[in-house]
Amino acid sequence: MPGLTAPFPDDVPVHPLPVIDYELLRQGDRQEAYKLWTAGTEQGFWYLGNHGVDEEVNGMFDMGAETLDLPLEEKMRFEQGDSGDSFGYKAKGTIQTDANGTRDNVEFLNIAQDDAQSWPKSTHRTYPSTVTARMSSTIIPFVQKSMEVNMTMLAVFERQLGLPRGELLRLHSQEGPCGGEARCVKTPPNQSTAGIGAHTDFGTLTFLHNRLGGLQVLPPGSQRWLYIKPLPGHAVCNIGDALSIFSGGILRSALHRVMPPPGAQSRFERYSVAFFTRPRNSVVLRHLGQKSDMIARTIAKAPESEFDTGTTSAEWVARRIRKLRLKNRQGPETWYASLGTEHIARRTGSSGA
Ligand SMILES: O=C(O)CCC(=O)C(=O)O
Ligand SMILES: [Fe+2]
Repeated sequence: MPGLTAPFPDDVPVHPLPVIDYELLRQGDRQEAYKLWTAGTEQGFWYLGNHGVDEEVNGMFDMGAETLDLPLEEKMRFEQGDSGDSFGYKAKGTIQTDANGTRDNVEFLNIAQDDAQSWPKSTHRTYPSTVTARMSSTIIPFVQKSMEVNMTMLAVFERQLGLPRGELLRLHSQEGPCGGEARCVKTPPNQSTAGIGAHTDFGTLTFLHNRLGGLQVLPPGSQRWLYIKPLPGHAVCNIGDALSIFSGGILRSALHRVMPPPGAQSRFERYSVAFFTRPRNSVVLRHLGQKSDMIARTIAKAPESEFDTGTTSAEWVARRIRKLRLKNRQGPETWYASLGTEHIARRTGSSGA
């Protein structure tokens, strides 16, 4: 049951994140916008309160539990496979969590933003009956509200980066398919290894909902993994690789991972719910220095090509997933090939490391 829990212990190291008020952001509050900018440029992670998506998030936790509790044979009919597809079901033990090829222990379900938007027509794929039964009541409202939240935050970053109005938003317009998706993750109780290995998110912005601990962040420039304590009624938001690259590294895509929940919480099954905004598939991941002086000045100091991947958003996501799948592993180099901006996240610390 996803409802069962124990308190988050008070003797583990936690990362104190800034709390941003979504309603203030939406109203155009300049101070709140500046707080968000500081969070994005320093840590790449923050709490978001007053987002108004609580009811839909609760529905997603229930839908995730219903779906991930289906018999394995049923879920396997929707497995994402080894060719780099993201949407569908990801079975436990199919991806590596480190360079040694250690197996993961989480399963998750990814529902394409495009499939929710085009429902009842399918854009990318079909889903289990527990998903389709809740498409109209839960998933579509969750996806729509999450998109709105992420686009509101993106508009703040666009302005602060000195980009022309709409420049960043249009890379996420709905004129073509995109990799945006909703995710429900399930981790079994009593684990001792990483559920999801250290990674940076592939896309633009992540809107995440945790009830139990387990999420850990390696703050930029730090060597110490810290838990993020779930804050009731608040989402955890973070910047992904695509936005970090568009901004020439000004916005941070921080390394994070999912570990067993701390203390007494480790005895419980852990569920989490996320929404990932990703650029349109055809968008090339490259800095926007030609559109912003601030980005151009920053890029002038960075090694050439670091923020020009020569890769479309779709290729970027597919490569990383493909290289994570254990079936495709040919040694530690396959793990390294799965990485995105992790090397930049580690190097450009706010503490000067
Ligand atoms: O489950 C969580 O708290 C985080 C999951 C995550 O980092 C991801 O799915 O990318
Ligand atoms: Fe993540």
